[in-house]
Amino acid sequence: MAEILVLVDHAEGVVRKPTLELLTLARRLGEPSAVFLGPNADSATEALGRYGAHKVYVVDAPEVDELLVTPAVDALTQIAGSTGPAAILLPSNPDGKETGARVALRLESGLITDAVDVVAGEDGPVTEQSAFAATYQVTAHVTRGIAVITVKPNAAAPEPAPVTPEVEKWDVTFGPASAAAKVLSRSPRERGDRPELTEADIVVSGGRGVNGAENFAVIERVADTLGAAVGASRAAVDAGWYPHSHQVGQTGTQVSPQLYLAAGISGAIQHRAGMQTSKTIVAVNKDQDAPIFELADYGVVGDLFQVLPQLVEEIERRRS
Ligand SMILES: Cc1cc2nc3c(=O)[nH]c(=O)nc-3n(C[C@H](O)[C@H](O)[C@H](O)COP(=O)(O)OP(=O)(O)OC[C@H]3O[C@@H](n4cnc5c(N)ncnc54)[C@H](O)[C@@H]3O)c2cc1C
Repeated sequence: MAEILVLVDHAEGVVRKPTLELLTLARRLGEPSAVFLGPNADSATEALGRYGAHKVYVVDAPEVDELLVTPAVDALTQIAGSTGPAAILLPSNPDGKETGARVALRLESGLITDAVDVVAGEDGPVTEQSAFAATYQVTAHVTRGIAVITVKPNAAAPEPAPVTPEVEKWDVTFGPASAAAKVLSRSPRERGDRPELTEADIVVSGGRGVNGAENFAVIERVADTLGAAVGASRAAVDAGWYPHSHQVGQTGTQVSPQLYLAAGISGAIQHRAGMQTSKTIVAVNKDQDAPIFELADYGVVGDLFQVLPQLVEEIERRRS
Protein backbone atom coordinates (compact mmCIF):
# COMPACT_ATOMS: atom_id res chain seq x y z
CA MET A 1 0.00 0.00 0.00
CA ALA A 2 1.23 3.50 -0.83
CA GLU A 3 2.87 5.39 2.00
CA ILE A 4 1.41 8.77 2.98
CA LEU A 5 3.63 11.06 5.05
CA VAL A 6 1.95 13.21 7.69
CA LEU A 7 3.89 16.03 9.38
CA VAL A 8 3.04 15.95 13.09
CA ASP A 9 1.95 19.22 14.70
CA HIS A 10 2.62 18.93 18.42
CA ALA A 11 3.42 20.89 21.57
CA GLU A 12 6.20 19.14 23.54
CA GLY A 13 4.99 15.72 22.42
CA VAL A 14 1.28 16.39 22.81
CA VAL A 15 -0.18 15.77 19.36
CA ARG A 16 -2.60 18.45 18.20
CA LYS A 17 -6.03 17.51 16.87
CA PRO A 18 -5.35 18.60 13.24
CA THR A 19 -2.68 15.88 13.02
CA LEU A 20 -5.22 13.23 14.05
CA GLU A 21 -7.47 14.57 11.29
CA LEU A 22 -4.62 14.30 8.78
CA LEU A 23 -3.97 10.68 9.82
CA THR A 24 -7.67 9.93 9.35
CA LEU A 25 -7.58 11.45 5.84
CA ALA A 26 -4.26 9.76 5.03
CA ARG A 27 -5.87 6.34 5.63
CA ARG A 28 -8.20 7.03 2.69
CA LEU A 29 -5.14 7.36 0.45
CA GLY A 30 -2.82 4.64 1.73
CA GLU A 31 -0.77 3.75 4.81
CA PRO A 32 0.05 6.76 7.02
CA SER A 33 3.55 7.36 8.34
CA ALA A 34 3.98 10.21 10.80
CA VAL A 35 7.03 12.49 10.72
CA PHE A 36 7.76 13.72 14.24
CA LEU A 37 10.29 16.48 14.84
CA GLY A 38 11.78 17.20 18.25
CA PRO A 39 12.07 15.49 21.64
CA ASN A 40 9.24 13.65 23.49
CA ALA A 41 8.42 11.37 20.54
CA ASP A 42 7.69 8.55 23.02
CA SER A 43 4.65 10.30 24.43
CA ALA A 44 3.36 11.07 20.93
CA THR A 45 3.83 7.60 19.45
CA GLU A 46 0.86 6.07 21.28
CA ALA A 47 -1.52 8.79 20.02
CA LEU A 48 -0.16 8.55 16.48
CA GLY A 49 -0.58 4.76 16.48
CA ARG A 50 -4.12 5.07 17.83
CA TYR A 51 -5.04 7.05 14.69
CA GLY A 52 -3.39 4.65 12.26
CA ALA A 53 0.27 5.70 11.87
CA HIS A 54 2.05 2.50 10.86
CA LYS A 55 5.43 4.18 11.12
CA VAL A 56 6.75 7.13 13.09
CA TYR A 57 9.88 8.74 11.65
CA VAL A 58 11.56 10.61 14.50
CA VAL A 59 13.95 13.49 13.87
CA ASP A 60 15.29 14.55 17.25
CA ALA A 61 17.99 17.16 16.66
CA PRO A 62 18.70 20.51 18.38
CA GLU A 63 18.16 22.29 15.04
CA VAL A 64 14.43 21.50 15.24
CA ASP A 65 14.03 23.93 18.14
CA GLU A 66 16.70 26.40 17.08
CA LEU A 67 15.57 27.03 13.51
CA LEU A 68 12.30 28.03 11.88
CA VAL A 69 10.55 25.72 9.38
CA THR A 70 13.69 24.62 7.54
CA PRO A 71 14.38 21.48 9.67
CA ALA A 72 10.90 20.21 8.75
CA VAL A 73 11.64 20.96 5.08
CA ASP A 74 14.98 19.10 5.22
CA ALA A 75 13.40 16.17 7.08
CA LEU A 76 10.38 15.76 4.80
CA THR A 77 12.47 16.17 1.64
CA GLN A 78 15.04 13.60 2.73
CA ILE A 79 12.49 11.08 4.04
CA ALA A 80 10.30 11.46 0.95
CA GLY A 81 13.36 11.21 -1.31
CA SER A 82 14.23 7.91 0.33
CA THR A 83 10.82 6.27 0.85
CA GLY A 84 8.90 7.67 -2.16
CA PRO A 85 5.48 8.32 -0.60
CA ALA A 86 2.36 8.89 -2.70
CA ALA A 87 1.52 12.11 -0.84
CA ILE A 88 2.64 14.41 1.97
CA LEU A 89 -0.05 15.94 4.18
CA LEU A 90 0.59 18.97 6.39
CA PRO A 91 -1.64 21.16 8.53
CA SER A 92 -2.83 24.38 6.84
CA ASN A 93 -1.31 26.74 9.38
CA PRO A 94 1.36 29.33 8.48
CA ASP A 95 4.25 26.94 9.27
CA GLY A 96 2.57 24.04 7.47
CA LYS A 97 1.96 26.08 4.35
CA GLU A 98 5.49 27.47 4.26
CA THR A 99 6.95 24.01 4.84
CA GLY A 100 4.69 22.47 2.18
CA ALA A 101 5.64 25.09 -0.39
CA ARG A 102 9.36 24.63 0.21
CA VAL A 103 9.10 20.82 0.16
CA ALA A 104 7.11 20.88 -3.10
CA LEU A 105 9.71 23.16 -4.66
CA ARG A 106 12.61 20.93 -3.63
CA LEU A 107 10.83 17.76 -4.78
CA GLU A 108 9.69 19.49 -8.01
CA SER A 109 6.16 18.47 -7.07
CA GLY A 110 2.77 20.10 -7.25
CA LEU A 111 1.31 21.77 -4.15
CA ILE A 112 -2.31 22.21 -3.04
CA THR A 113 -3.04 24.44 -0.03
CA ASP A 114 -6.09 24.89 2.19
CA ALA A 115 -7.84 21.67 1.17
CA VAL A 116 -11.09 21.07 3.04
CA ASP A 117 -11.38 17.46 1.91
CA VAL A 118 -9.08 14.82 0.45
CA VAL A 119 -10.15 11.56 -1.18
CA ALA A 120 -8.41 8.87 -3.22
CA GLY A 121 -8.69 9.31 -6.99
CA GLU A 122 -7.53 7.31 -10.02
CA ASP A 123 -4.50 9.56 -10.49
CA GLY A 124 -3.70 10.19 -6.83
CA PRO A 125 -5.32 12.27 -4.08
CA VAL A 126 -8.19 14.54 -5.11
CA THR A 127 -8.82 17.65 -3.00
CA GLU A 128 -11.67 20.09 -2.45
CA GLN A 129 -10.97 23.77 -1.81
CA SER A 130 -13.39 26.61 -1.19
CA ALA A 131 -12.70 29.87 -3.02
CA PHE A 132 -14.04 33.42 -3.39
CA ALA A 133 -16.16 33.56 -0.24
CA ALA A 134 -17.37 29.98 -0.78
CA THR A 135 -18.90 30.87 -4.14
CA TYR A 136 -16.63 28.33 -5.88
CA GLN A 137 -15.75 24.80 -4.87
CA VAL A 138 -12.50 23.73 -6.53
CA THR A 139 -11.68 20.07 -7.15
CA ALA A 140 -8.00 19.51 -7.89
CA HIS A 141 -5.24 16.95 -8.04
CA VAL A 142 -1.49 17.22 -8.36
CA THR A 143 -0.20 16.30 -11.81
CA ARG A 144 3.52 16.32 -11.08
CA GLY A 145 5.64 14.48 -8.54
CA ILE A 146 4.57 13.63 -4.98
CA ALA A 147 1.30 15.36 -4.05
CA VAL A 148 2.06 17.90 -1.31
CA ILE A 149 -1.21 18.96 0.33
CA THR A 150 -1.96 21.27 3.26
CA VAL A 151 -5.32 20.58 4.88
CA LYS A 152 -7.41 22.98 6.94
CA PRO A 153 -8.24 21.98 10.53
CA ASN A 154 -11.64 20.29 10.94
CA ALA A 155 -11.61 18.89 7.39
CA ALA A 156 -12.40 15.47 8.90
CA ALA A 157 -13.46 14.14 12.28
CA PRO A 158 -10.55 12.16 13.79
CA GLU A 159 -11.40 8.43 13.72
CA PRO A 160 -9.25 5.98 15.68
CA ALA A 161 -7.78 2.94 13.86
CA PRO A 162 -5.26 1.56 16.36
CA VAL A 163 -1.98 0.01 15.22
CA THR A 164 1.40 -0.38 16.89
CA PRO A 165 3.73 1.92 15.00
CA GLU A 166 7.27 1.03 14.02
CA VAL A 167 9.53 3.83 15.23
CA GLU A 168 12.44 4.80 12.99
CA LYS A 169 15.00 7.41 14.01
CA TRP A 170 16.27 9.60 11.18
CA ASP A 171 19.55 11.48 10.99
CA VAL A 172 18.67 14.42 8.81
CA THR A 173 21.39 16.53 7.22
CA PHE A 174 20.57 20.18 7.67
CA GLY A 175 21.93 22.30 4.82
CA PRO A 176 23.73 25.63 5.42
CA ALA A 177 20.68 27.54 4.15
CA SER A 178 18.64 26.04 6.99
CA ALA A 179 20.55 28.05 9.57
CA ALA A 180 20.02 31.41 7.86
CA ALA A 181 17.66 32.48 10.66
CA LYS A 182 17.74 31.32 14.28
CA VAL A 183 15.03 31.35 16.94
CA LEU A 184 16.31 33.23 20.01
CA SER A 185 13.43 32.51 22.39
CA ARG A 186 9.89 31.20 22.48
CA SER A 187 7.16 32.11 24.93
CA PRO A 188 3.75 30.44 24.91
CA ARG A 189 0.80 32.72 24.27
CA GLU A 190 -1.43 33.15 27.27
CA ARG A 191 -4.70 31.33 26.79
CA GLY A 192 -7.62 30.45 28.95
CA ASP A 193 -9.65 27.28 29.14
CA ARG A 194 -11.33 27.77 25.78
CA PRO A 195 -10.14 25.75 22.77
CA GLU A 196 -7.69 27.17 20.21
CA LEU A 197 -9.48 29.23 17.57
CA THR A 198 -8.07 27.22 14.66
CA GLU A 199 -8.76 23.82 16.21
CA ALA A 200 -12.14 24.41 17.83
CA ASP A 201 -15.16 22.41 16.62
CA ILE A 202 -17.33 25.44 17.35
CA VAL A 203 -16.49 29.14 17.05
CA VAL A 204 -18.76 31.92 18.32
CA SER A 205 -17.80 35.33 16.94
CA GLY A 206 -18.93 38.85 17.69
CA GLY A 207 -18.72 41.95 15.52
CA ARG A 208 -19.44 45.65 15.66
CA GLY A 209 -23.01 44.81 16.65
CA VAL A 210 -21.70 43.69 20.07
CA ASN A 211 -21.10 47.37 20.70
CA GLY A 212 -18.47 47.40 23.45
CA ALA A 213 -15.79 45.34 25.19
CA GLU A 214 -17.98 44.69 28.21
CA ASN A 215 -20.72 43.23 25.97
CA PHE A 216 -18.40 40.50 24.71
CA ALA A 217 -19.44 38.63 27.87
CA VAL A 218 -22.62 37.76 25.93
CA ILE A 219 -20.51 36.10 23.21
CA GLU A 220 -18.29 34.35 25.80
CA ARG A 221 -21.34 33.01 27.60
CA VAL A 222 -22.59 31.32 24.40
CA ALA A 223 -19.07 30.05 23.66
CA ASP A 224 -18.71 28.53 27.14
CA THR A 225 -22.13 26.91 26.95
CA LEU A 226 -21.09 25.23 23.69
CA GLY A 227 -17.44 24.55 24.60
CA ALA A 228 -16.45 26.89 21.77
CA ALA A 229 -13.65 29.32 20.94
CA VAL A 230 -14.39 33.05 20.72
CA GLY A 231 -13.76 34.92 17.48
CA ALA A 232 -14.26 38.54 16.49
CA SER A 233 -14.53 40.66 13.38
CA ARG A 234 -11.85 43.20 12.58
CA ALA A 235 -14.24 46.01 13.42
CA ALA A 236 -14.55 44.60 16.95
CA VAL A 237 -10.83 44.06 17.50
CA ASP A 238 -9.88 47.43 15.95
CA ALA A 239 -12.26 49.04 18.41
CA GLY A 240 -10.30 47.36 21.21
CA TRP A 241 -13.24 45.24 22.36
CA TYR A 242 -11.45 41.92 21.97
CA PRO A 243 -7.76 40.92 21.43
CA HIS A 244 -6.40 40.93 17.88
CA SER A 245 -5.37 37.29 18.27
CA HIS A 246 -9.08 36.42 18.03
CA GLN A 247 -9.70 38.20 14.72
CA VAL A 248 -11.24 35.94 12.09
CA GLY A 249 -10.74 36.80 8.44
CA GLN A 250 -8.41 37.59 5.61
CA THR A 251 -5.96 39.45 7.84
CA GLY A 252 -6.80 37.43 10.94
CA THR A 253 -7.11 33.72 11.59
CA GLN A 254 -8.77 31.36 9.14
CA VAL A 255 -11.12 28.92 10.81
CA SER A 256 -13.08 25.97 9.51
CA PRO A 257 -15.11 24.61 12.43
CA GLN A 258 -18.12 22.32 12.37
CA LEU A 259 -20.24 25.24 13.56
CA TYR A 260 -19.57 28.99 13.17
CA LEU A 261 -21.94 31.38 14.91
CA ALA A 262 -21.62 35.01 13.78
CA ALA A 263 -23.38 37.58 15.94
CA GLY A 264 -23.55 41.25 14.97
CA ILE A 265 -21.26 40.66 11.99
CA SER A 266 -22.30 41.98 8.56
CA GLY A 267 -20.37 39.39 6.51
CA ALA A 268 -17.83 41.54 4.64
CA ILE A 269 -15.76 39.64 2.07
CA GLN A 270 -12.64 39.94 4.25
CA HIS A 271 -14.46 38.32 7.17
CA ARG A 272 -15.91 35.57 4.98
CA ALA A 273 -12.40 34.73 3.75
CA GLY A 274 -11.64 33.48 7.26
CA MET A 275 -14.76 31.41 7.95
CA GLN A 276 -16.38 30.47 4.65
CA THR A 277 -15.30 26.83 4.88
CA SER A 278 -17.09 26.28 8.20
CA LYS A 279 -19.39 23.27 7.91
CA THR A 280 -22.49 24.99 9.32
CA ILE A 281 -22.85 28.75 9.60
CA VAL A 282 -25.40 30.42 11.85
CA ALA A 283 -25.88 34.21 11.77
CA VAL A 284 -27.66 36.48 14.20
CA ASN A 285 -28.14 39.98 12.81
CA LYS A 286 -30.85 42.59 13.24
CA ASP A 287 -30.60 43.61 9.56
CA GLN A 288 -32.36 41.06 7.39
CA ASP A 289 -30.37 42.29 4.35
CA ALA A 290 -26.96 41.73 5.98
CA PRO A 291 -24.68 39.87 3.49
CA ILE A 292 -23.83 37.24 6.14
CA PHE A 293 -27.27 35.72 5.51
CA GLU A 294 -26.20 34.84 1.91
CA LEU A 295 -23.62 32.51 3.39
CA ALA A 296 -25.49 31.29 6.47
CA ASP A 297 -27.13 27.88 6.71
CA TYR A 298 -29.38 29.20 9.47
CA GLY A 299 -30.17 32.83 10.18
CA VAL A 300 -31.93 34.64 12.97
CA VAL A 301 -33.06 38.21 12.25
CA GLY A 302 -33.02 39.83 15.65
CA ASP A 303 -31.13 41.68 18.33
CA LEU A 304 -28.22 39.57 19.54
CA PHE A 305 -28.77 40.79 23.11
CA GLN A 306 -32.17 39.12 23.05
CA VAL A 307 -31.38 36.11 20.86
CA LEU A 308 -28.14 34.90 22.46
CA PRO A 309 -29.34 34.76 26.10
CA GLN A 310 -32.39 32.81 24.92
CA LEU A 311 -30.09 30.43 23.04
CA VAL A 312 -28.03 29.82 26.19
CA GLU A 313 -31.18 29.31 28.25
CA GLU A 314 -32.56 26.80 25.75
CA ILE A 315 -29.30 24.81 25.53
CA GLU A 316 -29.09 24.64 29.33
CA ARG A 317 -32.76 23.64 29.59
CA ARG A 318 -32.27 20.78 27.10
CA ARG A 319 -29.12 19.61 28.88
CA SER A 320 -30.66 19.50 32.33
C1 LIG B 1 -7.44 44.78 3.61
C2 LIG B 1 -8.58 44.50 4.57
C3 LIG B 1 -8.51 43.39 5.36
C4 LIG B 1 -9.55 43.11 6.25
N1 LIG B 1 -9.47 41.99 7.03
C5 LIG B 1 -10.51 41.66 7.82
C6 LIG B 1 -10.51 40.48 8.60
O1 LIG B 1 -9.53 39.71 8.62
N2 LIG B 1 -11.60 40.19 9.34
C7 LIG B 1 -12.70 41.00 9.38
O2 LIG B 1 -13.67 40.68 10.10
N3 LIG B 1 -12.72 42.14 8.67
C8 LIG B 1 -11.66 42.50 7.91
N4 LIG B 1 -11.69 43.67 7.22
C9 LIG B 1 -12.77 44.63 7.51
C10 LIG B 1 -14.05 44.32 6.77
O3 LIG B 1 -14.05 44.93 5.50
C11 LIG B 1 -15.27 44.85 7.57
O4 LIG B 1 -15.11 46.22 7.77
C12 LIG B 1 -15.47 44.17 8.91
O5 LIG B 1 -15.46 42.77 8.76
C13 LIG B 1 -16.81 44.62 9.50
O6 LIG B 1 -16.96 44.05 10.75
P1 LIG B 1 -18.42 43.84 11.33
O7 LIG B 1 -19.18 42.91 10.45
O8 LIG B 1 -18.27 43.48 12.76
O9 LIG B 1 -19.02 45.32 11.31
P2 LIG B 1 -20.15 45.95 10.41
O10 LIG B 1 -19.87 45.72 8.97
O11 LIG B 1 -20.32 47.34 10.88
O12 LIG B 1 -21.43 45.09 10.77
C14 LIG B 1 -22.06 45.09 12.02
C15 LIG B 1 -23.32 44.29 11.89
O13 LIG B 1 -23.92 44.15 13.16
C16 LIG B 1 -25.32 44.22 13.00
N5 LIG B 1 -25.86 44.62 14.31
C17 LIG B 1 -25.72 45.79 14.95
N6 LIG B 1 -26.29 45.75 16.18
C18 LIG B 1 -26.80 44.50 16.30
C19 LIG B 1 -27.52 43.84 17.33
N7 LIG B 1 -27.78 44.44 18.50
N8 LIG B 1 -27.92 42.56 17.12
C20 LIG B 1 -27.66 41.94 15.96
N9 LIG B 1 -26.98 42.51 14.94
C21 LIG B 1 -26.55 43.78 15.11
C22 LIG B 1 -25.54 45.22 11.91
O14 LIG B 1 -26.80 45.02 11.28
C23 LIG B 1 -24.39 44.91 10.98
O15 LIG B 1 -24.74 43.97 9.97
C24 LIG B 1 -10.66 43.97 6.34
C25 LIG B 1 -10.72 45.11 5.51
C26 LIG B 1 -9.69 45.38 4.63
C27 LIG B 1 -9.79 46.57 3.76
